[in-house]
Amino acid sequence: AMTASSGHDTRLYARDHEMVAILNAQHQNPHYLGDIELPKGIRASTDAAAVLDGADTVLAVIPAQAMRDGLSKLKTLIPQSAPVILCAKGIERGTGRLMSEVVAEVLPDHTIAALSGPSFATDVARGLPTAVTIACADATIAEELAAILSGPAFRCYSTTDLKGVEIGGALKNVLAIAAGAAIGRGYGASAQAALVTRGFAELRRIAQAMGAKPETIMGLSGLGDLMLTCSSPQSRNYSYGLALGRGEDLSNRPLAEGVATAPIAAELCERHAIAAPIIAAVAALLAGKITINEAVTALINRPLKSED
Ligand SMILES: NC(=O)c1ccc[n+]([C@@H]2O[C@H](COP(=O)([O-])OP(=O)(O)OC[C@H]3O[C@@H](n4cnc5c(N)ncnc54)[C@H](O)[C@@H]3O)[C@@H](O)[C@H]2O)c1
Ligand SMILES: O=P(O)(O)OC[C@H](O)CO
Repeated sequence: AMTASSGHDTRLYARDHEMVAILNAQHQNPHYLGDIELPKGIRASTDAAAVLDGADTVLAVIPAQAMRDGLSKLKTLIPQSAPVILCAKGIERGTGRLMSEVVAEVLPDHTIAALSGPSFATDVARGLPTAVTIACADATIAEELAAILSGPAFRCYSTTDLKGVEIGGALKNVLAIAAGAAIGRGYGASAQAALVTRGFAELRRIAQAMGAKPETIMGLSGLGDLMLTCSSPQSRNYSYGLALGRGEDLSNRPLAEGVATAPIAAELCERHAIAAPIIAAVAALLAGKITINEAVTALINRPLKSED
């Protein structure tokens, strides 16, 4: 929707024939975006070759755990000259790879960029004001992509800190589960603020250890997306946490990337001796190893320390 609103010829590849037919005929995507009117310029197809033929830029909007498989199937169809913009927020289970690292393995000769920041799909599709960050190691390409993607209500900042942008996007989902679980369990807004703030300290620590820039973590793709995702039931990760906290059935829920990212993020922190007790608690909670009450009690009773 954002590229079409900015006047670009926008083609969408999807596997679901019914969704493609409805999108082309009614300019809506009822299953994901309700009755929002999408720009008429979007043309959808189940024919990946036709969609990707001659594409200048490719946006990869596949869940993080399916990114390797999804792009592997399409890799011979993606034009060599087209930068691939990753929109997924997560760390690959099993390998611990960031999405850019996954894609560097699948498409080693392509320019890779990552688009992240506080942006609910429904808000963007409605044309509500949104600001995000695009990262690419090549500063000129990052600026060009920011210009291409920006539109009347969509403002895109650029950075060369690909890792920083990806780490913020992946970990805010894990922390949103913690925030939602605390609210769902009835711990209240003060506990929620404490979890988000101390979760942000963990994010800063991890980012520093991975060589990301502090400004990126303080920016839209870090703090910005953390604030959004940890405070709104519109977030699937926050709502997953809410449901967990309330003891509701967790099957058949929409995608919550933090569920898959939490255990691998916790494992990476442990391996690199980075203190991340909230991320570890989310992983343990999701694995059924502890209850929310036990997690909160353990967090609040950790040895006292300086606030760093
Ligand atoms: N929805 C949002 O508000 C939003 C905003 C910013 C970023 N993101 C990120 O974008 C990524 C995707 O999220 P989403 O909201 O589109 O998820 P979604 O579950 O709504 O949709 C994902 C789509 O990918 C398709 N898909 C799954 N596996 C595939 C494969 N192997 N090949 C091709 N297609 C495949 C699914 O059929 C589905 O249509 C996530 O990492 C999410 O964090 C989402
Ligand atoms: O619904 P969520 O939790 O996947 O969040 C969507 C976006 O990442 C918000 O920026």
